[in-house]
Amino acid sequence: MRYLTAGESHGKQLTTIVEGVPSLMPLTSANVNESLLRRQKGHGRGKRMQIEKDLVDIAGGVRHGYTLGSPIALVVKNDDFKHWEDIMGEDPIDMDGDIRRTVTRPRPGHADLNGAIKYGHRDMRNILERSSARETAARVAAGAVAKTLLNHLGINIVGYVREIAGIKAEDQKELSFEDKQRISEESPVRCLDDTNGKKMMDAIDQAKADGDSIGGVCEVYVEGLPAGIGSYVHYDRKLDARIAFAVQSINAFKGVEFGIGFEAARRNGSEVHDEIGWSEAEGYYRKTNRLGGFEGGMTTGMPIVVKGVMKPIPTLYKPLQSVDIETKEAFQASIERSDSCAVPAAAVVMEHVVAFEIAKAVLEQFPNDQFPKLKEVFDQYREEVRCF
Ligand SMILES: Cc1cc2nc3c(=O)[nH]c(=O)nc-3n(C[C@H](O)[C@H](O)[C@H](O)COP(=O)(O)O)c2cc1C
Ligand SMILES: C=C(O[C@@H]1CC(C(=O)O)=C[C@@H](OP(=O)(O)O)[C@H]1O)C(=O)O
Repeated sequence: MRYLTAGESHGKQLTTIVEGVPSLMPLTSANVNESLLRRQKGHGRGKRMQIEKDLVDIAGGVRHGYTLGSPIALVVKNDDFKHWEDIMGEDPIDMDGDIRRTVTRPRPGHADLNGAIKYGHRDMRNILERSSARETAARVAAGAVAKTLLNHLGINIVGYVREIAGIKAEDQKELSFEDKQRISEESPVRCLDDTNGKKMMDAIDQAKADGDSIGGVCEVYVEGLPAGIGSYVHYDRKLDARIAFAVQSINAFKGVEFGIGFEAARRNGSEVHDEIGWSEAEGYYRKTNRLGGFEGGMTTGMPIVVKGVMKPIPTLYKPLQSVDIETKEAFQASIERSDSCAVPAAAVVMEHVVAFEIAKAVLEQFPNDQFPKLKEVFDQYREEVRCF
């Protein structure tokens, strides 16, 4: 299973093609829309999210609520396009006969300058349109297909927020999967505890008032996977590595941790490795889950717990020093419409890119053209693991 996305932030639409999804899997636009709408919610986003109402048009690969086995085409329109039609159109001359204003002032922290150098564009709009995280709507659409597949196999996945601007959510060990899911849907900052959630909202409001931006840490939790998904035999078959790649590829993500992550560097082995137990009902299990569900690039059967760190948004109302690429003069970055914190939205993006990698690994391990047969084989494997 693989996917490609196309589309610019203020262009007509985002297009995603997901290839390799087996036939006869129940899939409707509601499965995708639920994910898209969740991504749009979250405290700290700018005016753009009030303009967009992301809804998918499934333009291929699905009929009568079931996948056909052919590529699935997912289209999400940009409602903001109507305000940008002129700027995003083919004609470089505007209605007054002037050459359109170009973007020549790169923002520190965004892709503007490096992208312009690499692709030889003097108008950095050509860079920012595609480097914008608007593209994450397309990735969420693809991930929603993957998540639907996982859900049908009894695998559940949810993303939420662990930390914003140094304010950490307390560990809520007693929370069930359903609780985490509810919080991820309802909390404006997707924080697992209300007290710190409130503090996070205040921090976001403060950053916005200061013309600044803040980052944080998202976590994705996956339960219901049997041991042995992924592989140790070759570097690019290690599922934890593939998840890390997918998370790191989200706009503004700067690092990835599984389980206790970097804390492992500071502990003895006896306080890191998860002891093995066995029971008649469950088969093998781990007494702890400090390694976040992975050993040797394969699942252990414990929940996958993966964190990703997001840097603060680069576009600031509070100006940072930069250089105009035409005049070479220093300037203080001009004011642009922007989010002040997108960590709650990014938790949903992370959930979906992780879902895609897991679904892809499942399909590699249990290849099948027809979903019901895949499910049969997968359930059989689950039973073999339990009885091993
Ligand atoms: C959901 C989401 C929303 C974002 N919103 C903005 C934004 O409004 N303004 C901005 O400058 N960057 C925003 N970003 C971050 C930039 O897209 C990102 O920093 C940029 O593409 C450069 O890539 P890099 O930070 O990975 O190096 C957002 C990221 C995500 C995941
Ligand atoms: C459009 C989305 O996010 C955008 C990501 C983004 C950026 O530079 O990454 C900049 C902003 O866009 P605009 O310049 O139009 O205000 C965000 O709103 C979205 O998430 O759907």
